[in-house]
Amino acid sequence: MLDAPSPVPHDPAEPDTVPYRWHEHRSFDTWTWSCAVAIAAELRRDLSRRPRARLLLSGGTTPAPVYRALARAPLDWSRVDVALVDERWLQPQDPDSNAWLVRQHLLRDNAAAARFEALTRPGRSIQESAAFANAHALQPATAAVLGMGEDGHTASLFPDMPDLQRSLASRHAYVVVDASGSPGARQWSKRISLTPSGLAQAQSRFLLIQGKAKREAFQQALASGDVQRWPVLIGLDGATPLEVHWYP
Ligand SMILES: O=C1O[C@H](COP(=O)(O)O)[C@@H](O)[C@H](O)[C@H]1O
Repeated sequence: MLDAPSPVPHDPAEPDTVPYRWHEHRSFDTWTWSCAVAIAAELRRDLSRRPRARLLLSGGTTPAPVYRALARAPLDWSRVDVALVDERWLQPQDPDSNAWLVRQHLLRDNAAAARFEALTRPGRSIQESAAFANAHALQPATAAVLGMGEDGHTASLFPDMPDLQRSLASRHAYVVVDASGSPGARQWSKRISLTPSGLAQAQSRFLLIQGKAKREAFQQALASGDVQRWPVLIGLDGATPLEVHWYP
């Protein structure tokens, strides 16, 4: 058994004033399809009331199956702009980039019609890339899909990175970060990341996690409340609850 505090179970009747809702799935398949259906529902709702929807996606090892399931959703993908929550300072054709992951796993099937905005582009400096991202971010996101490392990082906001305080306080939606010294950033210390102020504009926020270690990390983050130690806590700030989807 896990120690308290336990994440609350999802109650559809509960008001939207809670900071997060915990969705616990029994299997990989139910996690995959539930996440895809929930994200598609947000896109569908937004497409019914404005000309274009905007989807912000994370990279990492976790979300690929959800992206493949989401790509099959029957939506008018030609009206969906897909962008990234964060990116390593790598060009989009690099297999270690988050852009590559999104192209491989989301921009296919029905979602091949979506418009994709990579965060990096040949010939553009990292500062210029962040400036372009900030210009695009003027259009509020329909949904932001977050991941979390076992160290509590989300997007490219890593605990103990020298730039963390500045990034957390930034009024820009995206910042250039130097995550040197943060083991979770591995060899990609130069990155572009969404900030809390960029994330808070998203109409809905999802956190996709799997495994006992990440569940425990999320519980520790909630118990601590220290965003410097647990940057994933930025997901709790917004007008709607963070939808946390977990499976063992
Ligand atoms: O470096 C990154 O890691 C996080 C978490 O990734 P995971 O492999 O633990 O699922 C990811 O959300 C972020 O987009 C990525 O740049």
